[in-house]
Amino acid sequence: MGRSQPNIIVTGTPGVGKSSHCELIAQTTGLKHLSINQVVKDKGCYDGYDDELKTWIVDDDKLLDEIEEDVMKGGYIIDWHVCDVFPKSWIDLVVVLRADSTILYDRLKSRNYPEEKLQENLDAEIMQVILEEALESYDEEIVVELQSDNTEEIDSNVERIDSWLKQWKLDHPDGV
Ligand SMILES: Nc1ncnc2c1ncn2[C@@H]1O[C@H](COP(=O)(O)OP(=O)(O)OP(=O)(O)O)[C@@H](O)[C@H]1O
Repeated sequence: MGRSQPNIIVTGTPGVGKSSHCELIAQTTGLKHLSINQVVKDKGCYDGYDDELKTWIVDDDKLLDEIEEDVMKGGYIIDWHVCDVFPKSWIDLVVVLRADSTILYDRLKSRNYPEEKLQENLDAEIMQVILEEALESYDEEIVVELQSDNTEEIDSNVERIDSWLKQWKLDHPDGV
């Protein structure tokens, strides 16, 4: 079965603004926001809970089984801090959001993250772990790095993604 609409991953370190972007992208484009954290919780796609890091230990196979039928139809914005588990054939664009480390620190601090988790996430952002994962997992041409330090950047990023989507539709009148 082909897709008449593309699938987009919006990824990045926790707190970079994935949900904020996805909500606005969904409103602007009509694509559907798929919050993977929500799916994991609602459908029980986990092996347990890491008490120290206060996070679910996700069962990737179960997660992929759960979303495959929908995502294969196209038109999804996949919102998750992990990007390297989705098959290449599902994905048309990977947006890696980035944030300045002092700004990210303040965002995570205001969420009352435990110090260890906060530091781990800040290190990951500084070391651009998720960008590297995206570049290792998908063709370089479909990976886009966008800055998310302020609300003006959210607006311009969403505009850019909307333009990309319009072009994708022109380039693929019969889908993929
Ligand atoms: N570009 C931005 N400008 C201003 N505030 C932002 C921006 N991006 C995120 N924020 C704020 O930072 C907080 C975290 O944003 P958001 O929940 O969208 O991040 P996230 O990447 O989805 O996080 P998580 O991976 O933990 O779900 C929110 O309070 C949001 O309003």
